[in-house]
Amino acid sequence: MTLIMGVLNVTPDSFSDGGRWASTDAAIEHGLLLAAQGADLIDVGGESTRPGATRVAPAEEQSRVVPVITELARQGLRISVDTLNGSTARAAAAAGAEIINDVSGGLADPLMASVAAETGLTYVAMHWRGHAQQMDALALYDDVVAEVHAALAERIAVLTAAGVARDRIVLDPGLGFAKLPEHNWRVLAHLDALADLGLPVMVGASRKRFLAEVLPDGAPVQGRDLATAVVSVLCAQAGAWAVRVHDVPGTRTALNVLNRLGSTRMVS
Ligand SMILES: Nc1nc2ncc(COP(=O)(O)O)nc2c(=O)[nH]1
Repeated sequence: MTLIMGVLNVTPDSFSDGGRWASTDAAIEHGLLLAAQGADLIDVGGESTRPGATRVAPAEEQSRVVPVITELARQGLRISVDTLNGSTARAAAAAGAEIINDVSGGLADPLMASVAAETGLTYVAMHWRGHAQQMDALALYDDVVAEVHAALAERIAVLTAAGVARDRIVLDPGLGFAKLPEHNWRVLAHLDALADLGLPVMVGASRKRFLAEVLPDGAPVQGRDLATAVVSVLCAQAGAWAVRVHDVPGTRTALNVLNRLGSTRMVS
C-alpha cells in the first residue's frame, strides 16, 4: 500500500502553507491532526525549498524542527525530517525521526551521506539541480525522464559508496525542482522508468505549480488538492512507496477507494 506522507512545514515562507504552523505548539498540533486524518508519515521541514526561497541557517532550522519532531515521535508518530543539512538530519535522528528526506539527494551538504550512513535511517534521495535561487534556470533537458534516471542512479552510487545501505534509499523524481510544467507531467507519466533502479519511489506533487494547468485560471493553491489526490492514485497504481501531500484527507479517501477496488474487480 502506498504510504501517505503528510507535509508539516514549520516555516514562515513555504509556498502553500508558510507561516500557518511556524510555532512549535501549532506545528505539533497540526502534526497530530495529519496523523489523525490518516497520514502514515509526517514530514517535518524547517526550511522552505520553494523557488526563490532564501536559505535558513542549520541552527535556526533545528530550532524549528527538533522540538516538533521530539514531541511527535514521543507520541508514536513516524517522522521524516525534510532537510538539506547533515547536522539537522543528525539532530532529527536523535529526536526520533526515522526518515531523512533530502531534496538535494546529498548534493547540498557533503556531510549528509555520512550522517545517513551513520544513523541508518531511511534516506529519501530526490532529483535536484540546485538551490531555490537557481533551480528555475536549470530546467533544461533533452530527455527529462532519462536525465532524472541517470542523476538518481549516480546518487545511489555515491551514497552507497559513502556507506549508505542500498536498501535504506528511497528515490524521488523531484517534481517542481528545476523542472518546467511539461517536465513534471512527463516524469509523472513515466514513473515506471525508475523501476529498473530497484528502489522504492516517492512522489511530491502536492499543490505544485504545474497542477494549475488542469484548473481554472486563478484557482487558489488549495484548489489543487483534488488534482493532487488524483495524482496520488495514479502514483499508487504505478507502485509508489509514498506520496507527500498537504491535504491528507483528500488523498486518504482517494487511496481508500483504490485499495477497496483492489480487493475486487471493477469489471469481470
Ligand atoms: N521528497 C520530497 N520532498 C519535498 N520537500 C519539499 C517540497 C516542496 O514542497 P512544499 O514547499 O510544499 O513542502 N517538495 C518535495 C518533494 O517533491 N519530494
